[in-house]
Amino acid sequence: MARLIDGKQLSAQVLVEVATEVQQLKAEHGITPALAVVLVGDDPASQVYVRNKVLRAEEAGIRSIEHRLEADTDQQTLNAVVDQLNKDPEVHGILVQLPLPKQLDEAQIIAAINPAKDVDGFHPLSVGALASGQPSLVPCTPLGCMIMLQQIHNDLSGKHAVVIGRSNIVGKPMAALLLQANCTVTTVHSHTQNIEALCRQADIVVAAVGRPELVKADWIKTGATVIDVGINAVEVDGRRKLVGDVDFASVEPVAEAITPVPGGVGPMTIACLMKNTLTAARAQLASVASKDIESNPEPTAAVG
Ligand SMILES: Nc1nc2c(c(=O)[nH]1)N[C@@H](CN(C=O)c1ccc(C(=O)N[C@@H](CCC(=O)O)C(=O)O)cc1)CN2
Repeated sequence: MARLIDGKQLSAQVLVEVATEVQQLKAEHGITPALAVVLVGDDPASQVYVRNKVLRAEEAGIRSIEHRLEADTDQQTLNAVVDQLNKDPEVHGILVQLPLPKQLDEAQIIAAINPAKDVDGFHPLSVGALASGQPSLVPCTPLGCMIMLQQIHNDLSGKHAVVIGRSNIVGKPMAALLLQANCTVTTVHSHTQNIEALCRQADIVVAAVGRPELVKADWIKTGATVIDVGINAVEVDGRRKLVGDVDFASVEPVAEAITPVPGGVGPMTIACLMKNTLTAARAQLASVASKDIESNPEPTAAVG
């Protein structure tokens, strides 16, 4: 039987660590990290995710600010909200919940977020920093997947990882993080031939394609680690059920370790958002401190 990588339990651990460090930041610097969440429209799944983000922020001692906008909001109005949050020194993290209603330009709004506050790690500067190995805010889902992989592998060097899917939110940053961890990375997508054969070579499979139970047992090498990012609602016997991109029942006996859906990568995404908000708050504090030193240097002691 495969080892189950329990995202509920692991995310609770991450949140406790974040909460402890948030308390330290408050005690030492009088700063409460603050996260602004912008939700446009009434997509039911997005409403659940945003509610959970606000709840987890509360648990971690992070102040949350919610902006809920009508589904017919125009680009200018959304830009104005982001602009105001960019300028507010008491807001450390900004996220615009995706997907946005179709009249809005997602890429434009992501690029409008101050990169220092880009806790989703989607801004082009954050993407470039990750790709070139510079310190950056890393997208929450891939960051969560890396923490899960570290539960199983002390060292990922030399492992062959296959990432199924090439989205900006998961597939591309996941491949970049695995490469940074010295994996040999193959990204497969809708134009790739022989996906099954490529997956069968993998020590690590990350499925992030949004196709219910696509990955079957005969795609998986015995002893591989399988990370399932998919969250797909399907109907079974007239009842709604959530399944991943991996056919859990058939893959679980073949894999060495596997994440469940629900209760796997999803909760890690939200815990990593809190981690990123703390990271952003710290970086902003350090940047203010270094500007203070530049504008008001200590007098140099007289020599001789
Ligand atoms: N601005 C962003 N938008 C979106 C992101 C993101 O990281 N930033 N990711 C997804 C949605 N998402 C977070 O926003 C997210 C999805 C799922 C879960 C989760 O915990 N899922 C549960 C099941 C929940 C359910 O019952 O429906 C699980 O897997 O156990 C958390 C966050 C797209 N948009």
